[in-house]
Amino acid sequence: MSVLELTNTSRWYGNVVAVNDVSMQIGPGVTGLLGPNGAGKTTLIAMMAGFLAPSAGEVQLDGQPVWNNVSVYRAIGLVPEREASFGYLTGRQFVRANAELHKLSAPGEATERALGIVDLVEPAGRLISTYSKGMRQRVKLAAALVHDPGVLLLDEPFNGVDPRQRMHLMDLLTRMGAEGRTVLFSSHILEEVEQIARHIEVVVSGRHAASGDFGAIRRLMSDRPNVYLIRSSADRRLATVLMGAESVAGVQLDPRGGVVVQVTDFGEFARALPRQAKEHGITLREVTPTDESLESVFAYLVSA
Ligand SMILES: Nc1ncnc2c1ncn2[C@@H]1O[C@H](COP(=O)(O)OP(=O)(O)OP(=O)(O)O)[C@@H](O)[C@H]1O
Repeated sequence: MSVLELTNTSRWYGNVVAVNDVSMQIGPGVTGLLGPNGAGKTTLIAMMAGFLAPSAGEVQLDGQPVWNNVSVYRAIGLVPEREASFGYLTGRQFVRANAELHKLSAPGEATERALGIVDLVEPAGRLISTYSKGMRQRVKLAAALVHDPGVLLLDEPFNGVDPRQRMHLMDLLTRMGAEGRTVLFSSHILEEVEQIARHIEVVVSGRHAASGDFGAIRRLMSDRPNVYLIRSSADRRLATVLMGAESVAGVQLDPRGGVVVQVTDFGEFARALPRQAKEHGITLREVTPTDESLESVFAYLVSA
């Protein structure tokens, strides 16, 4: 059982603070590292993998510092976001090269075992340059698994991968977690993280913004005030009606037409809106969220 522990970890590049005083513990099972682009996920993963020294604080695996510690590297497998520039190698050669880098006693066997796990035995003799995006992710995963590490770190593994291959990869990660490995993958998509992560860590602007199971994170995100634009057959009358609703914090008429409503309790609002519109003989034409971008959701989490 492997536990990664970050204690007041920071990393800066010149004046840019990429990771700011982050403390968290990652245990066995699948954890999702969720955050918008530029949040510091790649930097965090590089520090967890021992590829990058923290500027302050520490990253430990089972009580041992990760940085500059060869014995700890043996327990960690990393699937980087960047495409391996080894298109001229076959899948088998690429995985085998990693087995040899780890100085495994039976590199051939380890290579076949890892290719088997990711279901790439049959195309392993082909050049990586002929692989689909999903296959390239899987061959990187095989290379990261070749030394049978207890910890597996993956940076945006589902980016650009088609839905069928994504399911396949998700099943693989779920299996790795169920086997007792400590699996952490980064993503900027909540729905993706929810599907397989037992636990979610949220980072925004280099800071640790939230932590919990997907129910807790989902609640945090949906409890925030939401803004909707509503178009109806009688906007002014609708605005007056909504002013009295308990789930509404503010109402404004949009000069371009429609009513802009600030909602505090979405569930209650969703029940009240059609009922009240009907009571007052108003036809609803459109209800659109206006600030549903992930950036605004994350910004809310940070200020919470
Ligand atoms: N080598 C570097 N030199 C200078 N700044 C860097 C370097 N690497 C990352 N940064 C900056 O650090 C911040 C965090 O970057 P990082 O790549 O860790 O975020 P991320 O969450 O992985 O984002 P993305 O998903 O876009 O890769 C960004 O502002 C980025 O521009």
